Amino acid sequence: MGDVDPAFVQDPEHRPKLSPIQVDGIPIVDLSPVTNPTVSDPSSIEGLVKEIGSACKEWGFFQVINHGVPLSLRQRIEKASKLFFAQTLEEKKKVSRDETSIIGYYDTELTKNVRDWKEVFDFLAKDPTFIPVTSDEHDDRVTHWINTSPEYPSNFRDILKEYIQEVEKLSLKLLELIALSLGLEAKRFEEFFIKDQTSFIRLNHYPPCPYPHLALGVGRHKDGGALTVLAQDEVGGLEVKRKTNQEWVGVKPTPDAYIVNVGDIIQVWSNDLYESVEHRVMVNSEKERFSIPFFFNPAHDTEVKPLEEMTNDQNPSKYRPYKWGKFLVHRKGSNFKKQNVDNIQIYHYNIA
Ligand SMILES: O=C(O)CCC(=O)C(=O)O
Ligand SMILES: [Fe+2]
Repeated sequence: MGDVDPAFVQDPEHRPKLSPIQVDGIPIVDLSPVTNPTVSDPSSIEGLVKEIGSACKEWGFFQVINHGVPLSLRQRIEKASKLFFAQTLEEKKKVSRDETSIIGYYDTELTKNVRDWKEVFDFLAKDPTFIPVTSDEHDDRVTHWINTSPEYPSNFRDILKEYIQEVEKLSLKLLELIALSLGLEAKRFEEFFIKDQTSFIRLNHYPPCPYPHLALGVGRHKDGGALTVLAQDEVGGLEVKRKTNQEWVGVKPTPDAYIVNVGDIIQVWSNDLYESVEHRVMVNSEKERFSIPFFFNPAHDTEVKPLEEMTNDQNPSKYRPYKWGKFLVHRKGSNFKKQNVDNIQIYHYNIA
């Protein structure tokens, strides 16, 4: 990525501290009660639901262990990701994303109009994935996105598909536990994902950066979807804005764990009971870092609004409904081109 380009330089107030506070505070939740039948009894599930509810309220982030995704599969996708990114730029650009076909390789993402120090490969859970043509709410046309077919490594697509299947299973389980923690039926959210979904997996590669005090791997942001399930490697760099004091804290890598965070859609569904928390990624002058988030997103025509069960006369709905697909198309467009206005955010739908 060469010399520092002003496009990568964060405004002074958003630059990272080089020795961030590392905390153990982000809860580690053991999913054995739902993944291992021998420890599954009603009281252990009840305890698990409580733990997840508190983590969602206090942090918006938690880590899970004994999650059911086979370690060997995770190792295979990590290896495939390294092989893919180790290719020449010319090879990687053969599966580039562009303004119309939004899925594939790219190294020019902007977060809040500042360029991220990373390269990325996106792959859809459903191929094709149906999506509105434009973010204009009066435009009813629907198109679809499809996956690219990288030639190398040779079994890349199969590994991606197999991995997505497992992490999607985990995401559905997590969503059930989150529903229970909100006092809802376990399957309350399923309808938004079953028919169609717009979920995708992202392989992130953060090369070593000579200016880690100026740039970020991913600038501060909130995830727009329902839930993110992230595998990070042993290097570390993910920082979360702690709700209690608004301080940036590092998420210490836990081997084989997944980091789960509540996205904007759960914030809206829960009428702000669970908040989508800001996070960012620091880069490192010596080590490269890899991570693999799975963005679990509903069907494009899902109307996102606070659930009836979560609102009443004392706690009226805080958001106007919006169509998820329109929101996603808007986001994708503004992450690609530099614009003078801020990216779309859920607060734009706040009821004053
Ligand atoms: O790489 C990471 O640890 C997190 C990446 C992230 O937040 C994102 O891609 O939305
Ligand atoms: Fe994120």
